Amino acid sequence: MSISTFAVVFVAPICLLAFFQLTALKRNISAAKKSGLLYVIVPFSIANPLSLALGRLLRWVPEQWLHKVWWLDVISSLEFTRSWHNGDRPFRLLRASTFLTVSPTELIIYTYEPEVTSHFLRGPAFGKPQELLGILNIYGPTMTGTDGERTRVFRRTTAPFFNEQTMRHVWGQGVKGAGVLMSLFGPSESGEAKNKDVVDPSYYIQRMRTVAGRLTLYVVSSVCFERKIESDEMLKDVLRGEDAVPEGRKIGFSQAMHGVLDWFTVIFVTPKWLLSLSPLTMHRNAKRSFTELGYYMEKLKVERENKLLQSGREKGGKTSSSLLNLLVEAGMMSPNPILGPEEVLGNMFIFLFAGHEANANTLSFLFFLLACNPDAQRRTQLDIDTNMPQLESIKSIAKCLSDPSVYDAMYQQLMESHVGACINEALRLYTVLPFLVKTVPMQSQQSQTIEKEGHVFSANGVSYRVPGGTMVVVNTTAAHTDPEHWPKPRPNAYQSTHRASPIDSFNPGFWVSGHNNVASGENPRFLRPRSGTYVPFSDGGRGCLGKKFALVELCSIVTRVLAEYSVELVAESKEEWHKARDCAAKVLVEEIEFQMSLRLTGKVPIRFVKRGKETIAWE
Ligand code: HEM
Repeated sequence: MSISTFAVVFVAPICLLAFFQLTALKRNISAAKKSGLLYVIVPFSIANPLSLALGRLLRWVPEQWLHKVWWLDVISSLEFTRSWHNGDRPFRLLRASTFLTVSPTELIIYTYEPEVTSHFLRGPAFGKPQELLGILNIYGPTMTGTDGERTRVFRRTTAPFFNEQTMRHVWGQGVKGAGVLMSLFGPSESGEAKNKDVVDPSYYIQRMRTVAGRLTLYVVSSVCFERKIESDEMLKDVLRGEDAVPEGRKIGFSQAMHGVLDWFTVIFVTPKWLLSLSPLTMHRNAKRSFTELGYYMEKLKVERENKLLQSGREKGGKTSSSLLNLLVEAGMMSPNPILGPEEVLGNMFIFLFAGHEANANTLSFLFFLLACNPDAQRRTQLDIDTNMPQLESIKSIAKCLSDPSVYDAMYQQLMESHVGACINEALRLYTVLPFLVKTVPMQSQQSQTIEKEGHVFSANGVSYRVPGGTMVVVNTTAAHTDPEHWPKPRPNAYQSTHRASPIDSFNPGFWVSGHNNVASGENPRFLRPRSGTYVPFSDGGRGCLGKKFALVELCSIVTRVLAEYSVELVAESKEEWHKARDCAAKVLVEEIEFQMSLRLTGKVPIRFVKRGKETIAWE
């Protein structure tokens, strides 16, 4: 190849690309200057895989070297999958609670400031960036992975399901599932080990996250999709991770769902034909889980279509409140179905996924926090006793709690006691979505002017202006730990030596006392956080559709468990306990990863014992 051919084939395209990138960067820098915000130049957009690779690379650079190069330090603190670990670090480095990053492809606002957070989460004009959230559309378009009119159709179709009748059902299933879980993993009356094949002889659970995932998948699949589990014995199999595999199938429903989540990135980035041909076990497992879950969802859909056809519902009869019915009916409306077949499947998947994954993570974090803070746990148990005086005998707990009318009578009270406070604290400290992403539209709905004029917002009385297309990243971890609104880590009797572990910041007492709310009908002393300071479920029109579902489920499970049991770290003496707590404090910081949501990847062994039979008597 001659030099001139080489130049034309290789050098010219690179020069052209560099020219376009520099021109775009110059344009974006000019917009950043006009915005009035502090800005920092970065080489790639966060949506670009190169940005993730760079962030990972910088993690290997020793901290003391990184601190010497300020710009690299800032870039490393922006790696979005590490938002929970980095918390307010980028804001501290830049000494600003809202700032911009500028790359050749886009401008991104980073913020944890309450006013700015509320503005972008609540404002109906701000959508979700498809290039990031489209990852969820593996079975078809989903509510979370789309934007605009289609999302509104998905929300309108499914919103009627989230009513009080459904919440009673959630309560009942939560109580039932937790009761069966305890009969499986909790101690027997004599305190002897149970199910030696799944738990250690001293009956501790190594991976609470896995067990919690089975429980929450059971709740969501039975409440939303009417999945029938005939007996307590079958439910025990499901909770052990051994649910029945129908003839002709390779794995059961739960295993398929958990497999899809474990291999999500592989499924998303690899073409399906390559997954089938690949000799790698990882690829084969991913493909098998994907195909099997697709089969189970399609089967649910087809069976429901047949049932609805038989009952003549698709002809515009009375709308049923079951989520499965709502989705399937919307796909059958004649002559113009509201949802296409892929949209039905896509949204079945998103509810199965969103409806169990975040709950499982929050539930397991909550049990770890309680095991590490026995004083808070005892206080919570006392509140359950006070709120539920009818629990006079242990034997009546299951019967009493599973009565759906208990939900009507007790849910609100429990959520305004230490039970709700513990749930809120777990969601504050282990926010399963540590960052929320929004976009400024290119044009406003009313006028066509946004791109030209820019979008104006204010913070602390100062106005800023950003162009249409700007992305917004709300750092929920920084918002939830801002010392201006939240207590600093509290020294307590069991203080660990490990610094900055959320287990030392766990402070349910902060929620229950000393606040003065004026709203009527609410406990005036229970904390109602200031807008924009607490957003575990996001906020506004694109906030979590299942927020109440999640809270009712968590409340029912925690109440059912703590009414009868205590959760503890595995230790036989106070000395061992302090060591176990230090170990937990470390694992609960260092072995946390963001994989579609924040989860523990390491092991923190815990066990459930009958109340009054705790191994260590704390004064
Ligand atoms: C502790 C439990 C949960 C947490 C912390 C949580 C949090 C969130 C957050 C932060 C979002 C917004 C995501 C974004 O802006 O990208 C969201 C969206 C969503 N959540 Fe949840 N969620 C939980 C449980 C549930 C449950 C139980 C369901 C359903 C049964 C559910 C269904 C949804 C759906 C459908 C969306 C998409 C809404 C939209 O895009 O318009 N979530 N959730």
